Amino acid sequence: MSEPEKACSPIVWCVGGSDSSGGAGITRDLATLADLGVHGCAIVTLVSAQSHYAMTSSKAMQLSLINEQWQVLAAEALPLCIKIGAIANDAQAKVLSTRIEMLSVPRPLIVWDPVLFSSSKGALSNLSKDVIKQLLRVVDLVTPNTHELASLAGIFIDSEIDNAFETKSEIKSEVKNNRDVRHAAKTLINSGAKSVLVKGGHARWQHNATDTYFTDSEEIAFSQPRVHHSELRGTGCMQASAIAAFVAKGYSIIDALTLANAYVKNVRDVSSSSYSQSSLTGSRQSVPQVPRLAGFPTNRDAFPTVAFIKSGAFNSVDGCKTESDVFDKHHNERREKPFLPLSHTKRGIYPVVDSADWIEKLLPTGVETIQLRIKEDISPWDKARISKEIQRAVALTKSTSCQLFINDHWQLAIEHGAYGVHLGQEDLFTADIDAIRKAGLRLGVSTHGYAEIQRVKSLAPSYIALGHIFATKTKDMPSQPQGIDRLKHYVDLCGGIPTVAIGGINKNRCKAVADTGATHIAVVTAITEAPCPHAAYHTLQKEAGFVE
Ligand SMILES: Cc1ncc(COP(=O)(O)OP(=O)(O)O)c(N)n1
Ligand SMILES: Cc1nc(C(=O)O)sc1CCOP(=O)(O)O
Ligand SMILES: [Mg+2]
Repeated sequence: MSEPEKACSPIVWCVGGSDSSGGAGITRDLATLADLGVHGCAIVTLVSAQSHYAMTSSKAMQLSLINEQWQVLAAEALPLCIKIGAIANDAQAKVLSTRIEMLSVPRPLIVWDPVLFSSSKGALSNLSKDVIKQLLRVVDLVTPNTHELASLAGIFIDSEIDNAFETKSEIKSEVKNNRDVRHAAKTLINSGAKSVLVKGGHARWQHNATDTYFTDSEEIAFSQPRVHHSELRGTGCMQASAIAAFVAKGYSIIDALTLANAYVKNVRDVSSSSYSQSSLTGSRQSVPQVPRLAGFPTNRDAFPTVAFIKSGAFNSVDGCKTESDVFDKHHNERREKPFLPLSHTKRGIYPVVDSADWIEKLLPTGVETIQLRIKEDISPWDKARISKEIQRAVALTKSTSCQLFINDHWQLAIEHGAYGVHLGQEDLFTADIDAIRKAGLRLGVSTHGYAEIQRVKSLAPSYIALGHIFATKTKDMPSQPQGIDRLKHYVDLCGGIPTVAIGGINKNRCKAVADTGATHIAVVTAITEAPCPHAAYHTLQKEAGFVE
């Protein structure tokens, strides 16, 4: 499948050092951006002489040249994202911090991959704790591996260290397990970093390789099976550049993190297959692993498992000492016990209505799936009235073949024996998912992009809702409309799980939506505001191609 939004070519600036081998640094950044259809501009901070095995020297660019590179680019066009890699010294870091602070709003998103040492062994950067603190506060996302995290957090934790550091060991704090990761990342956040992505490649204590994203209110884990014996250099540069590329292409930050994780997995896979081929012809040692391009990730198996962690959750799960124990426990349980599948496999229009009266009105159309969505913030419902309404809706559909989903009120849905429950992302923190499954109800869950889809797939629900496809007036949405191209990718990502497209869909749009392969099309106003709801239902079924 082709990449969505091919037409636009957004701009990302890369600030960093050149690596003569092309394995890492700004060469890798620009290759990654080009691979993802983004135009990369370069602000070179240092030139290093390195191969796959060694770095023999590294020379910092003069400040005047850093300034001039920035100015000449800024005079032409500001980027949507800036990716920063190696910074040679304090003076350069101060110039960059000041330049970032002077950017006008809306500012580009700034990603800092804090490269302190080259993967071909040697110091690239010699920054004092004060400039590191300053940088951490002006960038939007910092992407350390666990060694770099220890170094950065050590600056804030160990007040004994006063001098600029020269070697790793002088600034190291302990990061030996997931608790340490969390503590160190929270230290950075409490000290002014806006968000931190801790990469798990070096976290050998983790069974999977888990990258964890921290903000002051969120904690999200992205897990992939661990790759042992990888010789590939520059994966940190690729990942940070890919994050910048996806944000520049209009993806939310958590979707950019999901896509970048999948991208690096694909680069690893294609590069390692070329590695094993070349290793057939010579000694393994003498053939450096050359990174290959992988393009926009579309293959399902490249995507990480995503877990959203509610603050403090890991303290309350029996036998779990770390967050990753929780993820493993959570995911393994869910994977083993999928929800019951939908009874009807036929594709169809799925009306979402706010009363049992509406259900009664629509049942004669032969509708096969319907949802009762009562929102207390829209109309004055109390719990007793909601309970009665759900009971009546269940009674109306009981002797029909119509599959009734209850939105939000999962306890009442269980109590009254509804066919299924529909939950939103926030509900997943509070609803008792096991109780819903054990009661034999089906489960549908809303999603709004790659990260949420990957989160929900682990629950093995009866369907995954994909929204909002077009602008909708029915609900205030915090996210952007997804559009048809992304919907196609999402349907594919869901694999065999049935999908429900929702948001702004009407008779003129339902053919394009159906053509993506979405199993069902959910609508509110296209039916409830139609002069004749019955006729509207049949027209939608027909336009979508669900009936002749
Ligand atoms: C089929 C379908 N898809 C999405 C939604 C939205 O559910 P949710 O995110 O729980 O938001 P509210 O509907 O509760 O506002 C839905 N109801 N149905
Ligand atoms: C209830 C709802 N949930 C959405 C989501 O994207 O999760 S969009 C939506 C409203 C759909 O109404 P209409 O068909 O009138 O646009
Ligand atoms: Mg809901």
